Amino acid sequence: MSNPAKISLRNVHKAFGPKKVLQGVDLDVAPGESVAIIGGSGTGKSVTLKCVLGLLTPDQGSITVDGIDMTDASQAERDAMLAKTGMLFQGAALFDSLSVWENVAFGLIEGRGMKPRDARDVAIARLEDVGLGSDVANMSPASLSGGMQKRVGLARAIATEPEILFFDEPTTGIDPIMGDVINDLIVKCTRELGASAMTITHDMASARKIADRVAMLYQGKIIWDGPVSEIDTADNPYLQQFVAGDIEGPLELDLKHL
Ligand SMILES: Nc1ncnc2c1ncn2[C@@H]1O[C@H](COP(=O)(O)OP(=O)(O)OP(=O)(O)O)[C@@H](O)[C@H]1O
Repeated sequence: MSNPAKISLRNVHKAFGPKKVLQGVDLDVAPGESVAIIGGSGTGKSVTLKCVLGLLTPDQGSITVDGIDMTDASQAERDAMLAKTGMLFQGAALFDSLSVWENVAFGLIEGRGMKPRDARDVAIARLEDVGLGSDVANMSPASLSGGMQKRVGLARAIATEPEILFFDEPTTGIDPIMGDVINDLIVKCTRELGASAMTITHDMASARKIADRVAMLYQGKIIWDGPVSEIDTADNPYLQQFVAGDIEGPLELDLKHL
């Protein structure tokens, strides 16, 4: 391959006891590409992301980042991968014991050894990038609205100028208008960094906006993978049911396991 994938999953399997969640996931994210993994509740989107982040170990298969297999990487290789990674967590996951700017600057001070005064300036610039003024810098995250917390989480994710960004359900828990603001900011920040991005979401509006390419996870496999421009016309009944949000169709809802 002339342009090797930034992130590559090959035949990834993960089970919990008898429950086979991932059953041979294959997926590539090219350098500078934004890929959204879509799928219903309980299909294994979070498990996939956790495997890539090294929080779960796959039972089988490989996950390479910049050509290094993370499934048998050394701690130093894992740390190097995380150092070039930014992550926006589902609930923003800010530290309430730290101020907003300290949250944004955390990776710069703890990871990069930047002096707090310099890191504060960078944090305030990143807050501006996501539309927040310096007036919020000294506030506690707990005093901010959900949408503002997401934006602080995004400012933190981009603070170290990572090569790879992970977005975990970025629009969950906020209203659709703020969700759209977050989507626009994600696109802007990812493009400005030239980062590769992997987003897990069940929000099609978000996937349409954020992603260059969409991969649909169902019954442990990627059952469709293609450009976002093709999701409405692709000849795949599972994808079409999910995109339309129809109750009737080939997708089976296993309510016992959701
Ligand atoms: N640590 C674990 N132990 C046992 N089962 C788990 C564990 N983590 C996930 N699962 C199971 O794996 C399945 C997939 O879960 P996962 O959280 O990846 O789904 P998801 O696609 O992210 O769903 P949602 O959109 O609802 O967050 C679920 O049935 C879940 O209960």
